[in-house]
Amino acid sequence: MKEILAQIKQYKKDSILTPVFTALEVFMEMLLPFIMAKIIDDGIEKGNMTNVYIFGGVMVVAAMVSLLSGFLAGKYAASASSGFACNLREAIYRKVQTYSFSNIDKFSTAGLVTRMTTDVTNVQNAYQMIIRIAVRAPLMLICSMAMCFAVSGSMSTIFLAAIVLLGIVLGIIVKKTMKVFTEAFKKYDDLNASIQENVSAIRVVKAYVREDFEQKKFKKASGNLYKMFVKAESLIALNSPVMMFVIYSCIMLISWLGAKNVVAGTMKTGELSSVFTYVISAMMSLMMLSTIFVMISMSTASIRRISEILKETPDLHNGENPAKDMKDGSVDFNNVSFSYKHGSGKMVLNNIDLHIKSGETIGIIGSTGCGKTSLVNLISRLYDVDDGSVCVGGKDVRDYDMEYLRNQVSVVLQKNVLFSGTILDNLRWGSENATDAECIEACEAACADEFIERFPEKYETYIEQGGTNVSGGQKQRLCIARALLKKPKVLILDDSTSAVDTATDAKIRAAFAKSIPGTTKFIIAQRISSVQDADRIIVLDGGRVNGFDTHEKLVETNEIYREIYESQVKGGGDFDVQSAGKEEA
Ligand SMILES: Nc1ncnc2c1ncn2[C@@H]1O[C@H](COP(=O)(O)OP(=O)(O)OP(=O)(O)O)[C@@H](O)[C@H]1O
Repeated sequence: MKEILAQIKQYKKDSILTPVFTALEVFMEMLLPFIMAKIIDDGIEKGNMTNVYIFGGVMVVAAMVSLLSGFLAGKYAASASSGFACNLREAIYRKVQTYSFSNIDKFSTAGLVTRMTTDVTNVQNAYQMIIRIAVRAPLMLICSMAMCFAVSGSMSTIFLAAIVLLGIVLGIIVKKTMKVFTEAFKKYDDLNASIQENVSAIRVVKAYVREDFEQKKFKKASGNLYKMFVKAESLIALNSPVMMFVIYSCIMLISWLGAKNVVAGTMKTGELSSVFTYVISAMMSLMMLSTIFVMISMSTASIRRISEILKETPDLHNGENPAKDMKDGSVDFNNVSFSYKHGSGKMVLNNIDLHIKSGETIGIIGSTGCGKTSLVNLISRLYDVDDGSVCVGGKDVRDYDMEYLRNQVSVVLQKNVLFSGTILDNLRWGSENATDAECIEACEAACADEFIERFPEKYETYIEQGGTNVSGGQKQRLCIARALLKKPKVLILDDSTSAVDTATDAKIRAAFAKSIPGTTKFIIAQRISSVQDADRIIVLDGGRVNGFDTHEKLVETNEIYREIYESQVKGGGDFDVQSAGKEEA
C-alpha cells in the first residue's frame, strides 16, 4: 500500500483541493432548499416582494458558487486520479524492468498486462470516487439530516427509519457484489492470457488450423467473465427499485403527515417542500455510498494485484562497490550447481567445473533439456548459482555491476526478437552510438550484409513488429550482428544459427575468427558441423559435463559425442539426441 500511495504524492495538491471544493459544492446545494423555503414562507406567502428579491439573490449566488465548486472539484479529481494512474503504470513498468529472469518467471505476461491496464484503471476510478463522491455522499447525508431535523423533528423520524432500512438493504447488496467482483477479476487474467497467446502466436494457430479451438477457448474465457459481470450488475441493479420504493414510501408518509401539520398550522408550506428535497438528497447520497463501496471492493482486488508486483524484490542485486572493469574473457565454472527454484533440490546443473581461456571458441552440445541454455545463462548472471561460482575475467560474476557485465557478455538468445524500426535501429540496440560503418562491419561478420544489400531500402528497411517481414535465418543473422556491435569479451550463441544454412553457418564462424579473435565464443548447437572446429567442445548430459575436449578426441573417447557424430554423418541431418539416448537404453 505504501508503494501505491507514494504515486499520489505528485498530485497531493489536486487530491486536497477536490474534497475542499466538493464540500463547498455540497454546503451550497444544501442551502438552496432552505432559501427556497424562505422565499415561499417569508416572501410569497406574506406578499413581501423585498424578501423574494433578497432571498432570490442569495439563492442565485449560492447556486453559482455550488456550480463553480462542482466544476473545480471535477477538474481536480480528474487530474489527481489520471495522474495517479499514470504514475502507477510507470512504477509497475519500472519495477518490471528491474526484475531478474526468475522474478519474471513468477508472473504470467497476461497477468502483468492486466495489472498495468484493467487493474490500474480500477484503482484510478476508485480514487476519483473516493476524493470526490466519498466526500460528497456522506456530507450530503449528514447535512440533509441536520437540515431536516432543523426544519421538522417529527418528520425526520420517518426519514431516519427509511435511511436505516435502505442502509441495511444496500449493505447486503454491496457485500454480495464485492464477492462476485473479486472473482471476476481473476477471470480477466484468463481472458488476457487467451488473447495474448492467440495473437502473438497467430501464425502457429493458423498453421495448425487451430482457429476453432482457440476461438472456443476465448469464448469460454469471455463467457465466464460475462456471467460474472451479469451476476454482479444484476445485484447492483436491485439498488434502484429498492431505493425508489423507500423514497416514494417516505414521500407518501411525509406528504400525509406534512399535510396534516400544514392544515393544523404547525408547519409552513415552504418547510414541507424543503423536507421533501432533503429526503431525496439523503437517499441519493446513500445510493452514491453503495456505488462507492462496490468500486472500492473492485479496486481492493486490483490494489492487491498491483502491490504484488511492486512488492516483489528483484533477487539479483549489485554487490557493494561493483566492478566495472574486466581483465579478459576467460570463464570459470567452479563446482557450479544450479536450480531454477533455489532450495527445491531439483538441480538443473550439477557440479560443473570448467575452465575456459580468453579467446577460446567453445562448442556446447547435448540433448534437449540437458541444461545448455541454463549453463550459459549463468555467465551473464541472468540467474545466480545455488553452489560454487562462475567467474568471468577471473572475477565472480556477482562482483560485477550487472549492466557492465551484460555489456561485456553478449548473448544471442534462442528466441530471437527484433523490434519495429529500421534495420539500423535494431542493430543499435547493441550499441547506441555505433556508426553506420560499424553496423555494416558487424553485419558483414554475421553474413547479414548479403541479404540486406538485396532489400530496396537496404539498412533503412523497416522491420515489422516481431520481425515478421524477415525470414528466420535473416532474423538470426541480424541478432548476431546486433550482439557483435557490443564488442563483447564473451559472445554466446544459443542455437542462434539453427535456421542458417550450413555454408553460411561456416562463413559466420570464419568471420568471427577473423573479426573478434580475442572474444571468447560459446556456440550451442544441434549440428556437430557447427561446433567441430571449436577449440573445445562441452558435452552435457542430464546437467553434468560428460566430456570436454576437441572434436577429434571426443570422437575417439566420448560415447555420446561419437553417437551424435556418426548419426549426423550417416543421416546427414540434425540429430535428436534424446531419441538416440532412448535407442541406446
Ligand atoms: N525458466 C525456467 N524455469 C524452470 N525450469 C526451467 C526454466 N528454463 C528451463 N527449465 C528446465 O531446466 C532444464 C534445462 O533447460 P535448458 O533450457 O537449459 O535446456 P537446453 O539444453 O538448453 O534445451 P534445448 O536444447 O531444448 O534448448 C529443463 O528441464 C527445463 O525444463
